[in-house]
Amino acid sequence: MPLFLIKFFIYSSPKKSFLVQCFPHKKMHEQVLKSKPKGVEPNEGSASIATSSESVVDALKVKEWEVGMFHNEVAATQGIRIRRRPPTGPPIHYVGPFEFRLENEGNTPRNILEEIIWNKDIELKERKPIGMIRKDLEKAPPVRDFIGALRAANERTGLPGLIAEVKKASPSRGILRENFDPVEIAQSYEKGGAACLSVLTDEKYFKGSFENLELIRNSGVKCPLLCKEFIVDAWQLYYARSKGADAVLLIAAVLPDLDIKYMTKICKLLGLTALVEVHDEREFDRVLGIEGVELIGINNRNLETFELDISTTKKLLEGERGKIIRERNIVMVGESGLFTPEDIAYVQEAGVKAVLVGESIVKQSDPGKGISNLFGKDISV
Ligand SMILES: O=P(O)(O)OC[C@@H](O)[C@@H](O)c1c[nH]c2ccccc12
Repeated sequence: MPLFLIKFFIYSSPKKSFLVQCFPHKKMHEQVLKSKPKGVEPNEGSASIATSSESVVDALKVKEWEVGMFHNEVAATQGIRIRRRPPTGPPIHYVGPFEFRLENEGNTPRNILEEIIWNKDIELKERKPIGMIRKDLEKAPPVRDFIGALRAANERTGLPGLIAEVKKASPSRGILRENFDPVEIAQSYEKGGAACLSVLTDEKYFKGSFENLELIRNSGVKCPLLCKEFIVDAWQLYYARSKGADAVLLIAAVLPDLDIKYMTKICKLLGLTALVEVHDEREFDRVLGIEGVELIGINNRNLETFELDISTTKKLLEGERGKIIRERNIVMVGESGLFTPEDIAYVQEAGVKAVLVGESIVKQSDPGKGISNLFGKDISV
């Protein structure tokens, strides 16, 4: 069907208001992007949200939403087990004159990742209006080249570029470091040869904060910064950039394809790098089906069960998938559970050009020296 007919079909649909409800952010982004944040040059060709044949496919997907598929149903068709928080309480049952609700019936998170996501939905209710963020965006420091820094480090050392994580705690490991000074740790990482830093901003489960991100950005540290947050709404992308982030994490176990597609486009408009995280073949294939993804992380930790297995990185990069990665020149990141030079060599052999490491280095009294221990040599020179 010709493009203009499809467009007409959607825009003239009587269910248009439903479409607007599903994509309320679409209008918002157009408004926010009318004023270009300082220091951000939108990539060529990305100024309009969708282009030619791609927009036909997108339009059809939007139509799919429009005819009544809701988030959790769409997500489930893509193998996503993480549901979004139900807006109302549990369903009501009626027996004769009585009505009752059962606990644990769609209203209780099934695992830790789902719990974190539901909590994020609640936190986001308190968010600043987007108009206020527009002003902060204008004041935000210029974006730094996250992928460029990883590639340069890889070429310089012959080892994977390091994204060193400023991480105080995690639900699986508890408190990792008691005397936690985020700026001191960041400076020590940079001195020790980290190419980029990852800063956890989730407060409730990881004891991180956006304040830490801002403090590090204003401390003189030069490394590009990844905002390590659970992103469920495009609003968070603007917020992360306004706080000085150069990159954000998009988790494929949480976000359906259309969200990843849309969010990566907004990232490009804001100058942010999207690190798209996968942890199994299905997620990897979904992400490979999305145009414009340049940085993919393989998380060796299953965020639903906390199981850790570094052979996940190897398994996912074998065969056809590894070939596609090389052809497209995508930078792969091995994430989680890396403790020794042997672990680093193992994931490098599997095909990664970068690694994301938290626990093994943040626990050291001198985190910068921890980097030398992790790589088996001083990578700062
Ligand atoms: O501390 P580790 O095992 O070195 O892991 C770091 C990083 O990979 C991990 O924190 C992480 C990877 N993906 C995430 C998503 C959300 C929260 C945390 C993470």
